[in-house]
Amino acid sequence: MISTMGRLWATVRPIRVRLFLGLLSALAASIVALLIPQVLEGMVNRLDAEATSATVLTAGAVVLGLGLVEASLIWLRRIFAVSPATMTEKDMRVGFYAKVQHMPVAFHDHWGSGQLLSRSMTDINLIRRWVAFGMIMVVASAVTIVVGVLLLFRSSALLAAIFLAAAAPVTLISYRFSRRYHALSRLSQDQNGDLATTIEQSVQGIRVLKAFGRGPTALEQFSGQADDLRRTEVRKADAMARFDMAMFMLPELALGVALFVGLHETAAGEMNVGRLASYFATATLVIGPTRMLGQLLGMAVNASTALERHYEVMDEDNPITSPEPATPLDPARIRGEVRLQGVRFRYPDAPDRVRDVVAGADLQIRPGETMALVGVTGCGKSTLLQLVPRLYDVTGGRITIDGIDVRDMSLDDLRTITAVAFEDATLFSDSVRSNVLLGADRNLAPADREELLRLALDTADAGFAYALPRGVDTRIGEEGMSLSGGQRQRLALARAIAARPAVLLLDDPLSALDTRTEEVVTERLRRVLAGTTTLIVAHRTSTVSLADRVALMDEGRIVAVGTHDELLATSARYRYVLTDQEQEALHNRDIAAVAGERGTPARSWPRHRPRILGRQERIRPTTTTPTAPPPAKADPPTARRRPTTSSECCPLKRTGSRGGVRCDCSAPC
Ligand SMILES: Nc1ncnc2c1ncn2[C@@H]1O[C@H](COP(=O)(O)OP(=O)(O)OP(=O)(O)O)[C@@H](O)[C@H]1O
Repeated sequence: MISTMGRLWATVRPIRVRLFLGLLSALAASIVALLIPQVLEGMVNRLDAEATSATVLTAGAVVLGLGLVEASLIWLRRIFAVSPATMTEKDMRVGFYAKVQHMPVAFHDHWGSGQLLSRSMTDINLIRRWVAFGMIMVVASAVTIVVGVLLLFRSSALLAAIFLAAAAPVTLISYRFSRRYHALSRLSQDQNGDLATTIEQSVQGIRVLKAFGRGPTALEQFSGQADDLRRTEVRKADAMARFDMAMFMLPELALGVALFVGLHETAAGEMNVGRLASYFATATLVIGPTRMLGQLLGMAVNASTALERHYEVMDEDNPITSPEPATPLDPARIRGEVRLQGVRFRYPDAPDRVRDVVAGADLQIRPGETMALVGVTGCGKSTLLQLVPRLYDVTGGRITIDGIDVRDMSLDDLRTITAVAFEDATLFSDSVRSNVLLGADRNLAPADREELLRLALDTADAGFAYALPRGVDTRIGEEGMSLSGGQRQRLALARAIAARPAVLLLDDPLSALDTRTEEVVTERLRRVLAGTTTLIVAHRTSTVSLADRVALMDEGRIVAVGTHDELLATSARYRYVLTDQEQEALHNRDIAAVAGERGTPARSWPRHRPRILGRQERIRPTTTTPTAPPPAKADPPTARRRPTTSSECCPLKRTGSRGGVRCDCSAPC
């Protein structure tokens, strides 16, 4: 706790002078408060002998004046401390946000968003309250207690010793309390973060919860978590209540004994009444800070836990940074030749028994070429795509663009020459214009930006944006909720196009589009992509038809490269993968439509395998090619395949074969 507080002292360096002035004000206020009993003592001692109304009035005026001075000093303390503490709070929050922004995707895989939210809001708030109030008051209270006890000794050494006797158990109790409260405080703050994560996930997935009727289950789980937090808070309150009880009881006990002894001494003439009155007035003033020390200790524990949680995030290493020095390059002159050489990758949190997701992939994409990446689900296509802009770093081999290792480029350059559109289209709660032009060149003239926006929206068939209430200036609802899945995906695609990168990375960007829109977008993309090196993860033949060549990925490696027609003719595995993925895409689309996640209407499950068309065929639909033979591999992945009922197999069973392929209705279609 002490070392954590030491780090805080370094963090508040810019406001130390103001804090020091706040501390001086607080100390002065305490000293002024302690002077009041001394005035009281003088007045009481004169009451029987030389008391005049002038003496009483003067003493009253002095006490009133001291009270006013004390109030002013307390006001000054707030003025000096509160405003700079809010500056520290802001700086810490901005620093935290910058850190989280800067961290690689692997960091976000690991940290729950609710944890980050609670650390950036609740924890930093606790730290601010400690800086503005706790830190100053703990010093002021300690000084008040020390000076007060000295004054108690001045009144009566015996009575002061009685008061001090209560201090020994208080110290022991405080120590035990701080240890217990620290553990509970940490637990409660972590549970708060988990609760925030659950709320965030439920809000994000509200449609799925509703569509599958899982609301009550989610509520039950949430209620369990909330109850855990409640129990922790009760344990915290219980610990605090016991501590408070001791902090109230012991000084009161000491005062009770002191009163008994003090009255006895006064009656025996060994102590005058004024001293006794001053003793009790001072003791009352000392008891306040003594009790406050308990609350301050609780506050210190909460703040130190919050600081620990804050520094946990701030101390995380970022392995994906720009090299020093970076290889200089001119993004405008990049040709866009992408090479993967023996690329390997495994997720940092993957268990040892799991093999590398990318296990020695080699691929060359020529400048301006469109390469489709095809493979069974889970074979590592999206992962491979994310290695190019260094969303993750390769764990073996290298990726180059125009011969330069992407790890030798500055991140700014790399992310300027590459752009990504993910299947899961994330939009920000901002205007359509801002969303689409997020990665566009900021130096473009306004007219050129408008033209770029129009081109990008047109290519992605996102003209619907102009028909929104405020056109392209319409603010999209939270997470793009007010748009359909297909509309969101089209805007995300427009955003990638508007970045005008040398290397475009598209992760199945048309998956949420209906067939007609997909055809329109495919056609327009083909024109726009001419000259841009593109790597596109494709699950459907229609998307594959965009590509000049196709790379087939299997078990983390690129096992075949060629044109779509070449692979259809030569690779049984390729034919199998496409057939499998067409089925899967339709299945996923149906589920998504039922759950309301996509913009496409639910359609009935197809009763036969979709035909696989060559690129030529998509242009001239009259030509036909053979349909897919069964998978070449003995053990094709079936994990996410929809189980097939015999009735679904019937159309095939009736004909017995389709395009020369026998249908085995005992196995899933
Ligand atoms: N963030 C992550 N942390 C750990 N493992 C992950 C992570 N993302 C993906 N994986 C795992 O890596 C493997 C490859 O995933 P990836 O998303 O790259 O496959 P894919 O070929 O794109 O699949 P799909 O076609 O279904 O999109 C999967 O086994 C997946 O479980």
